[in-house]
Amino acid sequence: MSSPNVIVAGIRGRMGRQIAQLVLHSQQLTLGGGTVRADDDLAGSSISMTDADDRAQDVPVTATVAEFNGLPDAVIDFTCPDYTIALLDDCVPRKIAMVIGTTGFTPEQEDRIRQAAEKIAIVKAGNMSLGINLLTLLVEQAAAALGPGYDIEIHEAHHRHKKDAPSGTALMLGEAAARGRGVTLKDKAVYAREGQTGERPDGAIGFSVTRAGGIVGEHEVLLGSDEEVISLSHKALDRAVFARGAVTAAGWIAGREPGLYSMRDVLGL
Ligand SMILES: NC(=O)C1=CN([C@@H]2O[C@H](COP(=O)(O)OP(=O)(O)OC[C@H]3O[C@@H](n4cnc5c(N)ncnc54)[C@H](OP(=O)(O)O)[C@@H]3O)[C@@H](O)[C@H]2O)C=CC1
Ligand SMILES: O=C(O)C1=N[C@H](C(=O)O)C[C@H](O)C1
Repeated sequence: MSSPNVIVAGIRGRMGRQIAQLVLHSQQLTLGGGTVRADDDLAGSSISMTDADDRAQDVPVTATVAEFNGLPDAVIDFTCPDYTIALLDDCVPRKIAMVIGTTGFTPEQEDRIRQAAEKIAIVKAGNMSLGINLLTLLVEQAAAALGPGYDIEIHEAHHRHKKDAPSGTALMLGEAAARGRGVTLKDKAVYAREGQTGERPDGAIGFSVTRAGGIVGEHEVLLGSDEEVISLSHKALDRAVFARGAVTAAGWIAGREPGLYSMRDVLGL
């Protein structure tokens, strides 16, 4: 396949901007353009970006994927849940692969994504960094080895603009801990505590959340007994770590068979 053509959804967003820049600088991918809201002044025009040779490039911007001349091979989506679901309606009939980094989906929206993945190839991960995807393996292993006598608590901290909680990453870590224990996260998760909560239920997987300033993304999984506490943690220092993962995933997914893939599939972990 020639260099896959990629559209970046939400190209003006914190992640969209970084991803578009990386795709433009990539030797393996071509940047076909980006999308913005229909009422955005940029819809139907272009933005100027610099390529790897420091030359200015006009990157086309539209409100929908369907408006681009020539269909892309993949769409990278870091936007918001409703828009991701709208993108599926554009991508499924056109057989365009997707990389979904957006977080905060409802169970019904998760079902829609699973159904779409029967028709197109989708990589979906609440965190695209190598470090977090490795951490999910370690958490699964620790939860399995330590057993239910160790209480599991997951804490996450993010910037003040984040709209969903707990983070997609915290949920991935919770799923990993539940897998390690052989239980279902839905049955064990405790997402909020206030007032007369009673004692901690046996086997609970607890979540807590901080929102402050410009924190890029911090996650910690505690496994605690009466005698010791083990802490497994990750701190993202720069959004580039997520953008790099997304761009790797786009190169990997283009031309693949339909299916719902994870970053562990992409990274071979
Ligand atoms: N999986 C991972 O590794 C990571 C995932 N994320 C997730 O990615 C998502 C985006 O994060 P971030 O970049 O910080 O958020 P931003 O708010 O900076 O960017 C979101 C972009 O999506 C656009 N958008 C939202 N709704 C629509 C719509 N209906 N039509 C067109 N464009 C739309 C926004 O446009 P407008 O500004 O006009 O609203 C904005 O440009 C979040 O869900 C976040 O949790 C973030 C980092 C890493
Ligand atoms: O919104 C963010 O910024 C991030 N969102 C992802 C999440 O919900 O886990 C990943 C990362 O931590 C940054």
